[in-house]
Amino acid sequence: MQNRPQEAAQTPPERIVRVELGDRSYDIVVGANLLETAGVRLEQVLKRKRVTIITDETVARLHLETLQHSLDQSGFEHTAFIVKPGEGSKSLESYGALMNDILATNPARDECLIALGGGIVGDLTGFIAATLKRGMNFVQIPTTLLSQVDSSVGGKTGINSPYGKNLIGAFYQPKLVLADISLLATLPAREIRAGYAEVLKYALLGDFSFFEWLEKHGSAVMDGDLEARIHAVETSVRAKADIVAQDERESGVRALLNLGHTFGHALEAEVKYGPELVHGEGVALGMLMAMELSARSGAITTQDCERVASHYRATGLLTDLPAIEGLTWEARNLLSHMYQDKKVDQGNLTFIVLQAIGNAIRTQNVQEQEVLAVLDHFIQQSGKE
Ligand SMILES: NC(=O)c1ccc[n+]([C@@H]2O[C@H](COP(=O)([O-])OP(=O)(O)OC[C@H]3O[C@@H](n4cnc5c(N)ncnc54)[C@H](O)[C@@H]3O)[C@@H](O)[C@H]2O)c1
Ligand SMILES: O=C(O)C(=O)C[C@@H](O)[C@H](O)[C@H](O)COP(=O)(O)O
Ligand SMILES: [Zn+2]
Repeated sequence: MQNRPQEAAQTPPERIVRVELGDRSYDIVVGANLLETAGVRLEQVLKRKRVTIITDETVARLHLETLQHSLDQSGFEHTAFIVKPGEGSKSLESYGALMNDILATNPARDECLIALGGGIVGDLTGFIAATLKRGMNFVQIPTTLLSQVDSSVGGKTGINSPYGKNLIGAFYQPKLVLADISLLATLPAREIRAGYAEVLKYALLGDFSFFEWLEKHGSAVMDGDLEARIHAVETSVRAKADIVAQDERESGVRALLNLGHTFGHALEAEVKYGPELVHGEGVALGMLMAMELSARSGAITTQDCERVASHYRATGLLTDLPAIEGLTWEARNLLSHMYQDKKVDQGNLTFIVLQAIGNAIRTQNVQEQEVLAVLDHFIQQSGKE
């Protein structure tokens, strides 16, 4: 990017990670206090100075004004639409309502939608951008750790269906991602932990030295150390950008980013995408389950499992299924959700399993009985609390 604004003395230098996708390549900017200068950054990548912001109520209350002020300073005309927080907004209903609300403002095709929020706002806005007028420009300003390290990058956009998670969607890349680490200062600890699960995912699936770094610095990431957070976000998005550049549409290596998700999405479905278990928590538990599955086949050692579980305890990630009023966890119910997953191939479930910490592979060669045994193990272990 050119004309990068001057950085304040105390502000760590920003990092730029490029997602290389030919004429759809784009930058991910990782740094502090980026929202204040969003206007000048957007000017570099957009032709028109009219934008539509989509955000949720919580983020609007905390950060919308800063973005609007920055857009005003750069002479942008802007409109904002605010959805309710939570997976309920990743639905056909809010998608349909927002499409019409935005169309009522008569946007030109080459105007831009801005997703200001977590993964829910990002996935929804991206899907609107992919389909409104057959494709409008879109910029991601992720405001959660999870969305900064994962959902804002790589172009998976979409909404949920009663049949399952992310079943309606499109691959559609943003023009720019602004990952402003300073915005994480207002994020509740529970959401930091949820996002950390996806950070840890990159280490487990492909980067043992990053896992060692997290063992040393994970608590600093949790506790709000700016340099540690920038390093964790930068390392994560570099890993994701590299994978997406090789396999944008998930015909190969990109499937590894689903580590923990076959289990995790089933857990989310079982709580009906309610707030009792958010995506990152499902992924945290799902990765432990995937490790247990890997250990049962002898692919990894129980020492590896214990090393990772000990890192979970050190950083406060979920290790047990939460007790939820009115819900009894049943392995068979979870298994039946898994068969709705879009990665089911000719009736076979797909899992990402580990061969070592930092080395994952995709497999469909898993017996249903093994999956049920892993689920039962976690259900029993959690019931002992
Ligand atoms: N597209 C992808 O590649 C991809 C990758 C991973 C996850 N996802 C999706 O992302 C979603 C989860 O995203 P998420 O974890 O960001 O959840 P989220 O969008 O629900 O945000 C979490 C909560 O934090 C609040 N919040 C957001 N930013 C805040 C801030 N700076 N300060 C205070 N509160 C803030 C939100 O209002 C919300 O209540 C799931 O739907 C998941 O399926 C998509
Ligand atoms: O970007 C990807 O590819 C991922 O798989 C990232 C995941 O963290 C994310 O949750 C994704 O939405 C899950 O994939 P899906 O195809 O099952 O929706
Ligand atoms: Zn995920």
